[in-house]
Amino acid sequence: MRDHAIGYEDIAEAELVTRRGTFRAVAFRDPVDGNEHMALVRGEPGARDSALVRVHSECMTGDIFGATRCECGDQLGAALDAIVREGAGVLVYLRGHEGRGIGLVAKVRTHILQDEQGLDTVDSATALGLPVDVRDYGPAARVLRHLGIGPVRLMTNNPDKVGALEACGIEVAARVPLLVKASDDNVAYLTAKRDRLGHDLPQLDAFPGARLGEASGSA
Ligand SMILES: Nc1nc2c(ncn2[C@@H]2O[C@H](COP(=O)(O)OP(=O)(O)OP(=O)(O)O)[C@@H](O)[C@H]2O)c(=O)[nH]1
Ligand SMILES: [Zn+2]
Repeated sequence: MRDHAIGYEDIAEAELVTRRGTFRAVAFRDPVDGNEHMALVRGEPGARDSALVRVHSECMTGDIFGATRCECGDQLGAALDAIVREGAGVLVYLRGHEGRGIGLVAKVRTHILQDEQGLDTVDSATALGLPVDVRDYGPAARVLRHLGIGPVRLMTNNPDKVGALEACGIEVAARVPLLVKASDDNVAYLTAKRDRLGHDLPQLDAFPGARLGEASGSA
């Protein structure tokens, strides 16, 4: 049994062999939000000066079904590969984050507005009277502390996520880009994230149709 000092009542871990490598899978119910989340741990990341960490928001469509309109599934794989390459790190997979916190049904409703009215990922949420991003990173911060992780090198393209984790008490020593290939399927979504949400996505610079503003209004 591991240290339950921060108050996890439901927590269990086992070795998980995956196609990408072997991890320690730590399943836990967050005591505050009540959701079941998962941390995949490789090696001894707490022993490093800074740990390589991915905090991944659930995206059922992209992560499980391989949807190509977003890049979530590719980022999930790329993050695990990076952790395996480094030999140590943590991926925290957060439930309750679907659609940046608005939920799965609402996210699919935003897809309808994107497909039928050409709204982008920001305006489609707003048009439904919903917030653009209401994700709570508290569960990630709590489990990283539980795992003995200090400063992190955070794999993300979203500068706001760095601030959100720091606001939860996680020291972000560096932001590590997690870039996946742009494609005809995801270029509108990626362009909207760059132009509307401030994500750092330099791979778009070389992609036709992704110049500033050009693809807005189509994902
Ligand atoms: N509301 C809404 N949410 C979406 C849409 N497409 C993907 N998402 C959700 O967006 C979340 C991921 O957020 P992103 O903005 O893609 O990326 P991020 O996590 O902020 O940044 P990275 O760390 O770089 O991945 C997932 O929970 C997805 O379910 C969409 O069209 N509308
Ligand atoms: Zn996605």
